Amino acid sequence: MTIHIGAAPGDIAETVLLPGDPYRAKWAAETFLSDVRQVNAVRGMLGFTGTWNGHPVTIQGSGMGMPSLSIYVNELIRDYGAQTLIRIGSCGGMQDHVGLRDVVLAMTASTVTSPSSTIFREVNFAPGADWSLLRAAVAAAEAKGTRTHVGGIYSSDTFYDERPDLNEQMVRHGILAVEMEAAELYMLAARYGRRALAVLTVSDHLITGEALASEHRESSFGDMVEIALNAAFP
Ligand SMILES: Nc1nc2c(nc(Br)n2[C@@H]2O[C@H](CO)[C@@H](O)[C@H]2O)c(=O)[nH]1
Repeated sequence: MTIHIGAAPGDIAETVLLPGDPYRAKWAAETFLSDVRQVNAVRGMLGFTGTWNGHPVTIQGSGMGMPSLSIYVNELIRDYGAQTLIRIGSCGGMQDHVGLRDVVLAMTASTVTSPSSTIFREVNFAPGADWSLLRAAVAAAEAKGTRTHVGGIYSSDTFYDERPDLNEQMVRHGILAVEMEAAELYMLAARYGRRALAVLTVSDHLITGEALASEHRESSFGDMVEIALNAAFP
């Protein structure tokens, strides 16, 4: 076990799905995995391991924000040997053509800062998705007929934004959506030579002000989990 994850060695699969919300980890594990067992409850950040189509899979909550995700992903990689890490989460749409319940596959993830900024200092590192995962996720989304967008997203440090000018620049440069975790996931995967991807469902919209009704959140979240699993095991 580690400081923040109580799982025993061998309890964590090489493939890990990372929702921000631990209760979504529980729901996704119980909905999609077989032989599910809870492997973490430290600080209530639930994690579960089971199998999908015979493949071992762990679904571990990451918390909200890059600092929280950074803690879990560091320990999953360094202490448990995670090889493929896929964020499954929600995001806010930032383009007119990106609608509620659409799926966004993050090819890149821009930030103002990140927990890795201290390493990069003046370098503008470009956090990008693993190509094999991205390609498989596009194929899975197309096979499902899910409205999907592939492009850059913005990993913000704040939910209650005080910088409307930032959003304006992100929209101007074609950023599809905003969330708060993917960039650090991509930077850690690059640092440790692992595969990472963020598969996101649009649950609110910064331009229209719309938000997904709670009854639609679960079904759209399910499509995203299926796409992530099919991307991990094409
Ligand atoms: N900053 C930001 N984060 C968002 C937004 N919509 C969603 Br869903 N999120 C994500 O949802 C959580 C905040 O509700 C964070 O973990 C973000 O990744 C949004 O409009 N803005």
